[in-house]
Amino acid sequence: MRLRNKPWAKDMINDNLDLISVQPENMQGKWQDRFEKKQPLYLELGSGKGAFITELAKRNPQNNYIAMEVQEGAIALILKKQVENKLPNLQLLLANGSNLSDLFAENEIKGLYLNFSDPWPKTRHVKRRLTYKSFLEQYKYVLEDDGNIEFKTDNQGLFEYSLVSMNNFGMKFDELSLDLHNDEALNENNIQTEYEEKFSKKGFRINYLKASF
Ligand SMILES: C[S@@+](CC[C@H](N)C(=O)[O-])C[C@H]1O[C@@H](n2cnc3c(N)ncnc32)[C@H](O)[C@@H]1O
Repeated sequence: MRLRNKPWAKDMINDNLDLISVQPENMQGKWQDRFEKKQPLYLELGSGKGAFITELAKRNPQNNYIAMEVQEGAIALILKKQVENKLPNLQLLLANGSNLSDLFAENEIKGLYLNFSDPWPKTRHVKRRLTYKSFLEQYKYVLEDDGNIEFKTDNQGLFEYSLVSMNNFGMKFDELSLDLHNDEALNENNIQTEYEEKFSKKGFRINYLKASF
């Protein structure tokens, strides 16, 4: 994603602090207070421009959602969508997801979405993959006992790595597909992300899994 930090993004963020958290250290265990209703809380880590989480929040008013992004430019684009749609069940979070247990309390989240995470193909960067064991430890801590992770990617290498990493961590796989768009049952309610749309148009197969601890 070629978004750099931009002054307009800063202004937009500062004008909408009711919709976005930028100093979230003190929010642990209090995320429900940011929403109109207390209801199951789902997090997307690395939301990009936010097409997926915005549509998910629209379709599921019975749940609360947080779109998390580390890039200011990206979060401002999600914010634009949120300002247009005014979804009471969607909040934004500008932060790095590497230490989720500093941002969320134990069992605070019902489900986590990892969509088209950066593949970090070089071996020396393996610890940055969002399915590396230190990330899985954090997810286990913040997710409810019956919570789960949904993961989508076009990147075969990252998918295989993630299967092994999750399996080694003792996770259970509830759903698995090497070609999500051609799996009628799984694809029926699938919401495409920006990257998903781009890569599936190029003919890449989309890998999908749903796993729990
Ligand atoms: C390849 S893009 C995919 C965007 C979107 N999920 C999609 O499928 O269209 C990955 C996104 O994850 C964000 N990201 C990567 N590592 C992150 C981290 N540790 N914390 C928060 N966001 C992160 C990046 O800034 C980028 O916007």
